[in-house]
Amino acid sequence: MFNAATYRATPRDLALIAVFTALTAVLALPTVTISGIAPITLQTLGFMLAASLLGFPWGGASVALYVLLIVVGLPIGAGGRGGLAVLTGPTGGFLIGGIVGALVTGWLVDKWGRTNPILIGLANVIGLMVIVYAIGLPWLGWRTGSGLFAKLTLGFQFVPGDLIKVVITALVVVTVVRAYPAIAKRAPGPR
Ligand SMILES: O=C(O)CCCC[C@@H]1SC[C@@H]2NC(=O)N[C@@H]21
Repeated sequence: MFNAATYRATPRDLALIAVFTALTAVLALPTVTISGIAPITLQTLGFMLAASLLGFPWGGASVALYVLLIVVGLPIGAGGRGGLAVLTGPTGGFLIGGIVGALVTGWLVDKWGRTNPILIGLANVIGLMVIVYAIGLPWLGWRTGSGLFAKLTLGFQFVPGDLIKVVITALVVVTVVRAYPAIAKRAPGPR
């Protein structure tokens, strides 16, 4: 059963949340735009690593902090953009999807463990590809007035890169957790 006390953040949790927010900010800077408005970016690799290593709910908290910092004006969105317009603009749905997706991926990884790269990969495909696209692409269509075909075409261009990020995440998580098993562990019992 859900017990809120189990999810009270310790200073260590807060430090890890901040570290992964900073990592995501750096990863988001280089972008490639093939066509359309949404760029190909390593921002999602930051989301995947945060969700998979920090688990539920701290991975989602790290992505939420990242989005909050963009909204208040830090130029850390994909390609170095910042401000409320990033969230309300065409790519804002990918950011909201990233928060929801990171919560789901973190929950799945906590449940399935961090030793099997296939399961880690599957958790990331579900949370940080399927959910991110499911929120981001209709949002993009809504904000740009583009039709279903345009949205699907745009969505397909992200799939190869996002799958590569999933593989990198799975390998990094297995390696990091083997070297530093405490990263995803919480002190037992309510805090
Ligand atoms: O403007 C932003 O900061 C958000 C950019 C979102 C880009 C999306 S996330 C999912 C998909 N994969 C990518 O590499 N780019 C898009």
